[in-house]
Amino acid sequence: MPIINACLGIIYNKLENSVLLACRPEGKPFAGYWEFPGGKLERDESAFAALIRELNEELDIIVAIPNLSYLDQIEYQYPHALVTLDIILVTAWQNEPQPLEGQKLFWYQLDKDIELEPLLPTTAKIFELLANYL
Ligand SMILES: Nc1nc2c([nH]c(=O)n2[C@@H]2O[C@H](COP(=O)(O)OP(=O)(O)OP(=O)(O)O)[C@@H](O)[C@H]2O)c(=O)[nH]1
Repeated sequence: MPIINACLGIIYNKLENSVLLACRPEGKPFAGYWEFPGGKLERDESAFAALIRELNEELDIIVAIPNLSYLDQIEYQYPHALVTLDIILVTAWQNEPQPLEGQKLFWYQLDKDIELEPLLPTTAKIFELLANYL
């Protein structure tokens, strides 16, 4: 069973108490599902380096290491692979996030009970985990 190492960013707007979610675009597996922005680690790439690269490629934002905090790692068994996900909190960034890959973006307010569906299975799991950190 292949193992995929990926990272994702919890892009947190403290004033609004919201986090940025992206909807996976057409053509990708799980198209239409809401996820946290991020992607796969390249060979020999650290989780922070991968996240900085992915956020720039997907959202046109620039993040610096002092504004990143490593929160946790979760594993999820998909039918095709075991995915490990490094979860990284992003507390500051430059530029307004842009949907560079045609994905929909949504600032999800943590204290409002908005139904956003469908979620990747890991997104629901990560929301539970965030209650410990935010
Ligand atoms: N970005 C992101 N990926 C997630 C989340 N949850 C989750 O299981 N994944 C998985 O982590 C992996 C990262 O996927 P990706 O397709 O976004 O990565 P990528 O941009 O490198 O994909 P690409 O190979 O199509 O360019 C996928 O297997 C994806 O299903 C999440 O919340 N955000």
